[in-house]
Amino acid sequence: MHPTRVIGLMSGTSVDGIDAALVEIVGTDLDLKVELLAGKTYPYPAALREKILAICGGAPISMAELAAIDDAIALVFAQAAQNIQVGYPPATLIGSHGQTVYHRPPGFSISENSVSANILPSHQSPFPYPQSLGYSLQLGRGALISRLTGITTISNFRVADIAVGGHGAPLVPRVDAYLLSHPQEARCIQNVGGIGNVTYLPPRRDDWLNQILAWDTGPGNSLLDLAVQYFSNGAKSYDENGSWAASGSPCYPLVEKWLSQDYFRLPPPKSTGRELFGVTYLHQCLQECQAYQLSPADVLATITELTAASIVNSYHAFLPRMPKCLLLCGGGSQNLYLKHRLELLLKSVKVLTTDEAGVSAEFKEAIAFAILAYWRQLGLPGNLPVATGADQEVVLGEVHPVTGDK
Ligand SMILES: Nc1ncnc2c1ncn2[C@@H]1O[C@H](COP(=O)(O)OP(=O)(O)OP(=O)(O)O)[C@@H](O)[C@H]1O
Ligand SMILES: CC(=O)N[C@H]1[C@@H]2OC[C@@H](O2)[C@@H](O)[C@@H]1O[C@H](C)C(=O)O
Repeated sequence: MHPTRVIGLMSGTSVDGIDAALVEIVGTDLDLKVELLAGKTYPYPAALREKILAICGGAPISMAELAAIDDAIALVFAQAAQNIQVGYPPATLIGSHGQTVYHRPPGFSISENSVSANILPSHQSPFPYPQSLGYSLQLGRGALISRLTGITTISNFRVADIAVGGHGAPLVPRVDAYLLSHPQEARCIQNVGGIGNVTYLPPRRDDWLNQILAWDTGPGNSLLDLAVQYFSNGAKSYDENGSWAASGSPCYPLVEKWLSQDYFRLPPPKSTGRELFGVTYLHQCLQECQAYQLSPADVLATITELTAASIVNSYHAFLPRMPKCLLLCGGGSQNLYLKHRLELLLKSVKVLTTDEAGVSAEFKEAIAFAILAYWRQLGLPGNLPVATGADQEVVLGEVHPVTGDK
């Protein structure tokens, strides 16, 4: 069978840039094989990044601006797709996640919300359920990427899952299952991006697919990055290798207090974003740090401990048993201090990265969207209902075929 050459494009909640992966794929699920030919991160132009972060933080924008930003993101994604395949025969498919600018899990009450209450008709709703579907908005429209690159593009992966009652996230677990499950060993795949998310993979036997669990664990690097920017007056954007935090000490009473927050207690399926673990949350944390007179290094150590402890506590709370091995991925897998804290908290669990299991820790999410696009073309489902809370498995993604000239 000839491999299909696919480009996966992803920009996550860190908004650091576009991760692009050029891969060759064969097989379907259990026989799935993926080879990473090239992977690169293309930073956003500074002004565009600032604008995206402002929108994510709730800044008001006009519809005209929204359209312009949607297209600007599509343009830089298309450029990333062109650049990643230089020196290779052209890809035949692009899977583009786009840029999340807003995410609202399901369960939101339409009638009791202060924003919608004023604009709803005053008469009684004929519908029995006041709860809305989830809402997740990714910018960088696939139609423009397809037109600019001349390559069929799949985008808007989250909407089909949301339409059947799911959170639309996390979507990577099904890919994790087929790329990283082990015949004998239970594993956790922990992504530490802006937000953290875990996939628990039981040993690949019997009814293993039905025993997979997955959820967003809470903050990954989002709060840490914001705190580093705050303490360095914008000179640094993240805590390289975790060395700044490593020079401080966590304030455990604060970590305990923060861990008592509702999100950490909520059972899966659950998803979150910068709407919760963003600027407002950080300022609340910084205010509470004042009472303990913490140095910047202590604050960073305390926030890193929140990330590590929220991950480990969620395993104890929601997994049937602890895994043999934890495979880290995402930018936070390079934070040596965080890795060390996870090792201490997890005791007998081996902590490695997905690189050590043959899947690039840096580009796993971009690779995942290439695979989801490939599954879309084969008509195979991409979501795992246990991970997203959807009523059923569905084929994910909107197809934007190439039409006319480039
Ligand atoms: N050498 C490093 N040391 C410490 N942290 C790092 C290092 N390299 C990257 N990071 C962290 O990783 C972050 C980027 O991670 P990644 O690209 O996985 O996030 P993302 O894909 O935007 O997020 P998400 O998975 O939530 O969608 C950076 O913002 C930074 O905090
Ligand atoms: C709405 C959204 O973009 N969610 C991201 C975010 O970043 C990490 C975590 O929160 C995860 O749920 C998801 O991304 C990955 C790629 C996923 O869907 O599996």
